[in-house]
Amino acid sequence: MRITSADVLVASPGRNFVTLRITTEDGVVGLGDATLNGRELAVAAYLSEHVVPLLIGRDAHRIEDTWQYLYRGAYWRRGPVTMASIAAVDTALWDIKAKVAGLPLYQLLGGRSRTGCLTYGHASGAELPELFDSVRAHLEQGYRAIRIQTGVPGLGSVYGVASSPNAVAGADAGAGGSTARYDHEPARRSAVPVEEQWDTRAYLRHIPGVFEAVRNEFGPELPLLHDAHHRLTPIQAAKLGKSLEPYDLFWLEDVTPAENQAVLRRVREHTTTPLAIGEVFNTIWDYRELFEEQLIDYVRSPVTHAGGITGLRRIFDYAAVYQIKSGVHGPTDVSPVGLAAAIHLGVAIPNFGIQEYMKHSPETDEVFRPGYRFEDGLLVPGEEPGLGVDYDEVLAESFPYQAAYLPVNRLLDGSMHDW
Ligand SMILES: O=C(O)[C@@H](O)[C@H](O)[C@H](O)CO
Ligand SMILES: [Mg+2]
Repeated sequence: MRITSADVLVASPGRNFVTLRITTEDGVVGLGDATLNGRELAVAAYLSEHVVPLLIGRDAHRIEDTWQYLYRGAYWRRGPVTMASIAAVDTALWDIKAKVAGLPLYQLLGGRSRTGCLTYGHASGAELPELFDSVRAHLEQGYRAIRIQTGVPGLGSVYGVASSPNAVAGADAGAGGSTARYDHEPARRSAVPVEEQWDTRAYLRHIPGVFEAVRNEFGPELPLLHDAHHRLTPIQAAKLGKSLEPYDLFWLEDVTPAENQAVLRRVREHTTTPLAIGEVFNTIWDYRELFEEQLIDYVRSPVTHAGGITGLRRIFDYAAVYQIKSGVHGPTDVSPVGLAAAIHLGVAIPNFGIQEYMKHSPETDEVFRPGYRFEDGLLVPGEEPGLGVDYDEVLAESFPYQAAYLPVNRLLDGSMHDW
């Protein structure tokens, strides 16, 4: 079954997305997500200039061979642009294979291991009352696990806090213009990135009290998560993990900028708070030390950035050897195509942990028409053949790409810091 066309679709229904649509000679259409937040056009160019011409005429059923052809064949391996491109091709080919089989994709991945994927939502507030309201709103929507992010005294806009009185001037309307209703959307439509401020000592002093207050208000059972967003040194990370132990976190995410995987040993020596890492990783190789030395508990890579279903399933199998579970990245910069792929994979794999879920805007869902449902805190795949996502290209064209960037971070003395 030959591939006859592949189209790179860039649109901004609420925020920017890059979607690959592959069509076969008998008219079967598959979709893949290639969105790389703030660097979207680099992936679009990689796909349209260097990958699409290689796809025409290939057998759409040869998923593994195409993966190897694009990975080994590029010579320049790994990296987010390459791996998001391969992910889009791989996901679209799985979508096609499942449609040809007449089955929802999870059936080709081994069938259901569970009803649906347990999700966590993003509660946030600059101050405690606002944070508590946000937690309550998430509980009312059915979420059974919640990420907690708050402002830090003395700092302005801080990572993870939805539009607030402290928001940086001009940055209070999110990429979709709907941040207040749709959680924290850090990408901003602007010609240059917004600048945020950071002070690690102020953060480390503040955050344990926030978790103490949340536990006092909401009790011991609710699974709570927190994202430190790559900002700490190993010893600061160890200190944070230790100070949060009384509050029994489900996980603490991205404590250090994990390019240097060995530093996680230091964190692990000091704390039993579970660790999640990997949203900026792209291959199985990036996890080798972390898995073999059992330095983390959850894998954060999404289908979109880790070489597709083929790449991520292999990472999960490797993780399972060490009792490490999935914790797939799912903010709104993963499109409904990428999220659907994660849900199909998540209901099938044995070592599922949790799925991040930040609801897409209505404009996004109108363009992508996803078949999955959010029910009782779970994401449940649809039963239609394939991924169950149906891209409305005509509607998408009414939402042209708009430059948008993730923020950058500076310490109070003006030096650049990890965001
Ligand atoms: O855990 C998360 O969802 C965040 O770290 C986001 O991926 C990041 O803000 C980029 O959108
Ligand atoms: Mg994160």
